[in-house]
Formats: sequence, C-alpha cells, structure tokens
Amino acid sequence: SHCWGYGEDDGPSSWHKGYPIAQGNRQSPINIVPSETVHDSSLSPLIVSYEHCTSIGISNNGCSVAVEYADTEQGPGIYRGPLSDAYRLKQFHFHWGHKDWHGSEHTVDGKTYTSELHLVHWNASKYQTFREAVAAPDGLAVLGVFLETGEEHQSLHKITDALSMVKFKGSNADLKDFNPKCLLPKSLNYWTYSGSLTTPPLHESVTWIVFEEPIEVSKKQMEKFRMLLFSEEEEDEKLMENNFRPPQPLKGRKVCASYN
Ligand SMILES: NS(=O)(=O)c1cccc(F)c1
Ligand SMILES: [Zn+2]
Repeated sequence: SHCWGYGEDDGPSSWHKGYPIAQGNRQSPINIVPSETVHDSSLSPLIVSYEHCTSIGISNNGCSVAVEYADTEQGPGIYRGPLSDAYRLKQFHFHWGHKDWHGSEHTVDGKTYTSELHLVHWNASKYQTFREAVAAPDGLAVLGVFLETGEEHQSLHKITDALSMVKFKGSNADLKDFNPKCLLPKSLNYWTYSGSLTTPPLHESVTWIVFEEPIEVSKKQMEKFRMLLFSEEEEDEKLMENNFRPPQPLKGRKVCASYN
C-alpha cells in the first residue's frame, strides 16, 4: 500500500524523500500564466475519439476515484494536437479540495478551481502496455479539465451516483458504457507542456493538455466526492479531500497555447 499521501507527514512536501524526481525539471502541476504562453499556430486541434467506450468500472484506489477503460485496439483515444502518436484512454480520475475555493492541481494566473479531472492516455503506437509507457518520456498524454461550481452537470451524476458504492479504499463497482466525451468543455482550446504524473512515482512521462474552459458542476455534486474515504473499511475514517499537489517550478519550460 502507499507510504505517501496528502497529510501533514506524508504529503507533497515530503514525497521527494521516497521519490527524488519530485525535485526534477519537468514536474507537474504548474501555474499557467496565459500572457506568458507561446501561441503556437502550428498546433492543430486535438482529435478526441471516444466512440467505442467500454468503461469497465469505478474504483477508490486510496488517493482518488477512477473510472477504468478496457484496453482494446479500437478503444477510445486522442491524437493530433501536440501529439505525434495516438494515445489510448486508460482511466480518468479527479482531484478536489475540502472546500469549493480550491482543489485543482494546475492553476491559471494563481487561480485555483474546485476540482480537476484527469483523462489518462498512453502511447499505444509506441509501447505495448500502459506499464511500459508510464515511465517513458513520451509515454502518456493527460487531458486536464477544470471543474467550477455552478449549474448541475447533466452527465456527471452517473459518476456521483456511483460514489456511494466506492466509499472505502480498495472498493470498486460496475460502471458500464460511460463516454467521458460529455465531461469535456465546449471549447477544446488548450495549453500544453511537458510534465509529470502529479502523484508518486511522479514519472516525467506526461504531455499535459489542459483545457482553458472549465466545466460547471453543482455544489451538491462536489459534496458527494467529499464523502469518499482515503481509509479502508474497519479503519479510522479519513475523508478523501485535498488530494491535489500544489504547482511545481516551471524550470524554464514553455507552455504552448492552441487555437481552435
Ligand atoms: N494525476 S495524474 O498525473 O493524472 C496520474 C498520476 C498517477 C498515475 C497516472 F496514470 C496519472
Ligand atoms: Zn490526476
């Protein structure tokens, strides 16, 4: 089981002890400063093709709640944009705070959002398995979507309705045919930069594609995430919240902005 977490003693500021790459040169998340991004007009629109979406289930892995996808050839995936290869959807998960004013991992001009959705894809054109890709410099592509509180999200209820079934670490439940395309914002304008996993092992293997436009979710929907637990059944209850890593040093990286 994990020896890292988001608490006082095992949180992000101490991850470097077990994972020295935490102080590396392409760590994530970062604070995005739109006025300092490079407007790269050669960046084509990202193609998101989630038609054949065999979601397998939803699970509480002790640091977030994730919806996994079957690993099939014709599986859902993304290509073009900043990517040179086709990347296959593996899972998506969320990060959130104790209150609505914080919870996202990336920030925009220092602004934090209520939550951040990560859709994790791996380079199935170059690697045989996710496990192999997760440590390769061009192995992963993660879509970041900001969530802010407002109107209820009409499709997110399929996820939030399932959360009560995965309250405890290690629990999982069925969640069939969930197409995550409905969780993307209207505009696919994005920022992109080279970064890392935002949790241990913090591999520097991620092409980040963060959408500018947030999606809206209701306060009630957010409250359902905050009843999840970091802890296992029979353990002392520890609410799953503040499972976000703060922004890391840019170390000279450039952030590109797309046009749609
Ligand atoms: N939070 S994240 O960078 O998307 C991430 C962390 C760990 C594993 C993974 F596949 C994705
Ligand atoms: Zn994440």
